[in-house]
Amino acid sequence: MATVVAMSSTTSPKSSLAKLVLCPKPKPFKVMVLGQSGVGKSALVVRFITRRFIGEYDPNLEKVYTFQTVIDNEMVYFEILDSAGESHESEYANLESNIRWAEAFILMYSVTDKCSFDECHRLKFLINYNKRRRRLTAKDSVLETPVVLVGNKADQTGDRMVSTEEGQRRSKEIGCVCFHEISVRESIDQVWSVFRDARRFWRVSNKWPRGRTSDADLHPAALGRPLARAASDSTPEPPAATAPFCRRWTEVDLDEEEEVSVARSDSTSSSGKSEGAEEFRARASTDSRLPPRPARPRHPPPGRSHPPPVRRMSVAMRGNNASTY
Ligand SMILES: Nc1nc2c(ncn2[C@@H]2O[C@H](COP(=O)(O)OP(=O)(O)OP(=O)(O)O)[C@@H](O)[C@H]2O)c(=O)[nH]1
Repeated sequence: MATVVAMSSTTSPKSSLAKLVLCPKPKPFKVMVLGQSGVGKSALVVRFITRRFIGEYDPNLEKVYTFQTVIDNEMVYFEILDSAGESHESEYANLESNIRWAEAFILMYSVTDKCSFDECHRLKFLINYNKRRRRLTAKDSVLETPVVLVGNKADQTGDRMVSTEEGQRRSKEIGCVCFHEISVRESIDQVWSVFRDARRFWRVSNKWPRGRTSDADLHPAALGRPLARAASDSTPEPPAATAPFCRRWTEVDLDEEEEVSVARSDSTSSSGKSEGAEEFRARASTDSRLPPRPARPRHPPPGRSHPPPVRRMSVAMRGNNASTY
């Protein structure tokens, strides 16, 4: 798809035509925000775009917002679908087609509402189902779809029904790329970090499809590092979140936590030799890189004791060119 962006104002139409400049239309990054009614989806999207917290929204309104900003020194053209809850069958079909449209998901619940937390299970299943079906047919079949799990309304401490640990665990169980616990009302930084992670994980999975990842891109420290802003960024990227209830976990964080706890609880290697956590980590972790394979000579070195492998002829070969064997 291309858009005409400039045309020379001089001379004949023919020469003007020759000077048409065709520029590719920027590819939008399509994000869908999903979750039960009332969890704060509209509040999240509007806060991201306008930086304001607006209390009440039309619950039936399903809207696509477009917004462009700089993330990791790259201009990103967001198309954000703020979905409405589905109650009829037609709305259910609509939800499925919306899921197929999106490239990344923000799956949201409220920490004050256990039902909304349980609903995430069903919605993640729907995402998996629709994206898997697409993967079988589409050209970009190897691309993965990141889903960020978000527990909202962390400011309502007195009404909390879902603990942070439950959120963390659920994120891992249902296969989300990372987990955030936020308050849309209290912190714009936390809202930003949700969208930033959606973009980053999408970029990683598109760059290194099917688990080929680089530690520079996936390591939580790298994901959370402060970034230089481009001069063209009209909407300044806020600094990293510092509010007390802002927490973010990635699969990598959790794996690392487990790895450390395994190393602490059982620091004896299979050889029976005791080792410290550092040694264990060095031995157990590949840091996303496989150790080099031992060199295997193409031709056996002189004086090799093993007999050469026996070549077997198939029955079909016997009749044709058995003489060559
Ligand atoms: N205390 C608190 N309230 C919030 C927060 N985020 C949203 N709300 C409130 O939660 C209510 C629902 O927010 P919405 O953004 O309309 O929720 P929604 O998920 O879009 O709901 P539907 O449009 O019905 O799907 C509103 O009264 C918001 O003011 C938050 O972080 N803290």
